[in-house]
Amino acid sequence: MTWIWQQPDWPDFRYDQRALDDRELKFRLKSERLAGSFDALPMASQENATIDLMLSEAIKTSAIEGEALDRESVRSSLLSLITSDTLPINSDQKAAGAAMLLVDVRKNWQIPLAHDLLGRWQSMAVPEQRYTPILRGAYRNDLSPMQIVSGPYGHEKVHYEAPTAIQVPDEMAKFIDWYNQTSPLSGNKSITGIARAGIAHLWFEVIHPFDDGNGRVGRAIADHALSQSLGYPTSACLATAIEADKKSYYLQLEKASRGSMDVNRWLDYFADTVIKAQDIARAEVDFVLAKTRFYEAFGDQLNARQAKMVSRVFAEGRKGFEGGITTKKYEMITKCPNRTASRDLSDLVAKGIITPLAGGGRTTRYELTTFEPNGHSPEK
Ligand SMILES: Nc1ncnc2c1ncn2[C@@H]1O[C@H](COP(=O)(O)OP(=O)(O)OP(=O)(O)O)[C@@H](O)[C@H]1O
Repeated sequence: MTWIWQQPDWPDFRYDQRALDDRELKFRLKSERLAGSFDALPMASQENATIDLMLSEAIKTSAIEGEALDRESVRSSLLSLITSDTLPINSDQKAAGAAMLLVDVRKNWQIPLAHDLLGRWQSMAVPEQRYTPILRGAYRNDLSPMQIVSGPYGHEKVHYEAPTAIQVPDEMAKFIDWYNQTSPLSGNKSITGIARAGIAHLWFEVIHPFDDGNGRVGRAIADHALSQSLGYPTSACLATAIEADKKSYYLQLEKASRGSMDVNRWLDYFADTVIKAQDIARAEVDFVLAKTRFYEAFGDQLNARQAKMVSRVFAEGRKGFEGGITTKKYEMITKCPNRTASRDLSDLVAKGIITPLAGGGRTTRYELTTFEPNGHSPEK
């Protein structure tokens, strides 16, 4: 098997820019519209929307490799890092690390890549582990092959083998030079945003320079590159979009890392994923906008129990409350007797704050009355 880094023309990536032009333009336009919607939100909602987007990204970038993070711990770490540049006391290490990585990439989108910056990101992605000797903050130095394998012990399938640890420093120096030379901020070689981010992600994954955390750092590099191309931190939910179809991500990486220097197919997949990532961010911001409008219209008409139930429904995110709001759920959430629950719900219906769902069967189910964000029509 000849891996891509063993090709004679490595690392002269070849692709057809025209095939990406449409999506490069779409990405830029969608990003500008999204930034505009953000600016239209009140300050507190902007912060909320940013945290919601980053929360989803932190959870999903870890979920890609099956690692589950505690949602509330990540949220409190993000909030604390964004508002006071510190971590909450006794924060969960993995959650704090994931939050730190996202915040650091967002803050440092303008600075060039460097070995120590990547080392810092990797040690955020991979918290200290007592019983495994994983190198943190430095490139791997183990001389055994770095392979990506799947399957049970003794029947493993090798999907990929990266360059040896001895080659890593040179390979990384070349990669970082290219990345900084093609930066729209400081470089002298021009390349469009999606192409640069896609090649950077693939190139980094091919070198696989760290013992662990290569996927998360590689996705952070893609975010960094997209932000540099826009001239402001991207809100696109790249990890969320990748996680939604992990199989394709692994398949496309596998094809590219075994293939020639023609990376058209990889960039085609990557460009589609960036557009999806942008659409996910759009839906998330629209949700925050709807929530803001809801509270503006109804916030002062809710009693304490009703407010508790509404906030619980919004906490479910864009997908809403599975199966709608029922008297039973209301009783459970607000810990009130059945008669109070029925009275509160009737009051909410009368005020137009909740609406009965059609086809609910014997049990009446309700949903919150929310608003379409002003002036936003579905995007083409
Ligand atoms: N065939 C392949 N060729 C090159 N890179 C690959 C291939 N398959 C997967 N990868 C990359 O390797 C990453 C896994 O590497 P590693 O375990 O070091 O990263 P991680 O951050 O700990 O895990 P993950 O990001 O997947 O949660 C994947 O997330 C993906 O980015």
